[in-house]
Amino acid sequence: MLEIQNIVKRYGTFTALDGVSLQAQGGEVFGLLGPNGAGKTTLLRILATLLSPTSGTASVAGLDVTRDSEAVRRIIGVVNGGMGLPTRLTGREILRSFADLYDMPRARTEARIAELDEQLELGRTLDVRAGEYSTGMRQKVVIARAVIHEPKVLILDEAASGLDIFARRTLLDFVAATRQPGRLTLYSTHVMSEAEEVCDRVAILHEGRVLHVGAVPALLTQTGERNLERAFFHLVRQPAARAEVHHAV
Ligand SMILES: Nc1ncnc2c1ncn2[C@@H]1O[C@H](COP(=O)(O)OP(=O)(O)OP(=O)(O)O)[C@@H](O)[C@H]1O
Repeated sequence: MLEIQNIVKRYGTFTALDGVSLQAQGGEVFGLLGPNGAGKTTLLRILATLLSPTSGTASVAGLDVTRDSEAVRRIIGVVNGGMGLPTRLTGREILRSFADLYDMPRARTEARIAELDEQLELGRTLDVRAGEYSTGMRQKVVIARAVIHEPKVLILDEAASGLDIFARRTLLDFVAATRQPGRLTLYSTHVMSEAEEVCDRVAILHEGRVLHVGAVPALLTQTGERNLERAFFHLVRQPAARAEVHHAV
């Protein structure tokens, strides 16, 4: 479902991604973990066709993100930090206009809005204009908009940031429910407890390199640590860990 090979991204002379290779399958929630500046957003923007790699290749469901970018955009859903909403439209109008972009039949759109209302607890958010939203309301509509067309690959970049505990809980439950055959969710965060809860496998990114890829329990066993945050520090502080990528399954 996702195949990333030796991606390098340079901003001028600065190397943000330094040879990243990863694979992920349908049916999993795959976590991308790392501190600020690790390169998570850069990698996800490349996968979302918003940024070109300096070198290397990436494909989503067999479609190359550079060559087939238009087709890739139709099968992915993206949530990232700076996403605005048209302030004069209600949530329902925003979702309908996005569904129109994907040529969804109106009946399907309405059914999908009803499903998302239930899953994301949209409630009155649907009928209030976006200009009046709280942070939590805005983020829920941004997420609903990203999945209105049932994307094969959902890319969530720090999607829980700024949410209160209620909205965060709704989001994490929603992410867990995206685990479906033939679908992949990429979940980037620097909050290890979120990843520990929702991700099947995680890649730990540090200074533009993949330090580790594996299932969360295997990572804990391998490092002898009791939670993902401690395992993360264990790996990042180990000089030998920088030399090669470790796989734990
Ligand atoms: N447009 C740009 N020009 C120059 N440097 C950039 C640009 N975008 C990102 N960088 C640098 O690339 C590195 C990786 O940034 P990126 O945003 O991908 O990291 P991140 O892991 O998503 O971190 P954060 O959690 O802070 O968003 C950082 O050092 C950042 O300063």
